[in-house]
Amino acid sequence: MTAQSYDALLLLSFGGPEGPEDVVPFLENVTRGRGIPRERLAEVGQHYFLFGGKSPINDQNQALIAALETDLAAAGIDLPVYWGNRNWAPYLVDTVRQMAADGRRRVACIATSAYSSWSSCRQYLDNIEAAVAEVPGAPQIDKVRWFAFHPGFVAAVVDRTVEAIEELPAELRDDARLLFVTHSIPTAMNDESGPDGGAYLAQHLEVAAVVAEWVALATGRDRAHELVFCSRSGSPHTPWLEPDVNDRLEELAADGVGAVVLIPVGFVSDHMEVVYDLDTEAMATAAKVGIEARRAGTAGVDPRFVAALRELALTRPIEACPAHCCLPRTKA
Ligand SMILES: CC1=C(CCC(=O)O)c2cc3nc(cc4[nH]c(cc5[nH]c(cc1n2)c(C)c5CCC(=O)O)c(CCC(=O)O)c4C)C(CCC(=O)O)=C3C
Ligand SMILES: [Fe+2]
Repeated sequence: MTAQSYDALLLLSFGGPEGPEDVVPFLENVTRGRGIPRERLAEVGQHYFLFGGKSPINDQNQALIAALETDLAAAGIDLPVYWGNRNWAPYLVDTVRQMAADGRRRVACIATSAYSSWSSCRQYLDNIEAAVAEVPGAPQIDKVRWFAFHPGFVAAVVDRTVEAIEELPAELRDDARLLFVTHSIPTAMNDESGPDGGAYLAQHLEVAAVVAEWVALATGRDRAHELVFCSRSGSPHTPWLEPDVNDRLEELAADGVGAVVLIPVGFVSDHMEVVYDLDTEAMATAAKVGIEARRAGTAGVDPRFVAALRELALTRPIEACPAHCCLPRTKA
């Protein structure tokens, strides 16, 4: 697959509300048919209202598109970049309609999600399939598969982590615990992720180990690291991946850990989960239990990450996920 085979790029993302009146309809879009309890929705709505009803995700996607355009121009590649979302405007189906009207025939698609699982990969493939089926003359859309192992992503996370360590008081830096954080998902969804199951967790553990090793090389100091989770949803009776970041901070304080760096390795930019669940809630927990905490940045528009996305989009969509990847399996 060469760059010439594609006539457009598509950034496919989650979408988020732009103002207070958008919050409830957005949450309805996200949770339709997902059986999320009312109380959980009211709680998540409050997170958005705390930030004026506006999610940070849309501005971040526009910044990423601008960065991709700069990167493409620098690489001498002349391709338009489109944007579509799963849950809010611009909706994917409208973008597909626009691409068809513009005569696009073959589109390379980057989703803003780096790992396997139904939520982070297969659901986007389903969204593409549904949108293409709805639009006469829709282009073929090839989605880049999960990409968390790409060195451009890893390098950005390493640098953001080193920067966060340097923000800690000097006497606490050497023994700071590295807490890699990602979105919790139901354990059943993890069991079904990837071609053989368990890929969501396995990919995160691998990225965390590699980043911790590069950070040790960069700082001349080995630090203990672990993976924790945020943003648990669903019914309290359904098992989700644990431990929760807040519970773990309490345990670490009891064990005498004085400093942590929170590394939101599951998110490619500072989504609501990062600015609320980590910067607001987990930071308050850390303060309460007497732990010095700093939050590492996300890959965002780091030029190495942007170049990685361009490279993946133009050379890799051909390595599609296997047909059964991230789909619910027949239970034994
Ligand atoms: C793995 C994963 C990612 C990472 C991969 C990726 O990025 O795609 C992710 C991203 C995001 N999730 C987001 C927001 C929400 N997710 C929800 C609900 C859920 N997420 C789940 C999983 C994930 N979600 C799951 C299993 C549910 C339960 C419902 C279901 O089974 O499908 C709900 C409903 C309320 C609640 O239940 O919390 C909201 C509002 C936003 C936008 C943030 C912003 O505005 O900045 C983003 C980027
Ligand atoms: Fe989510």
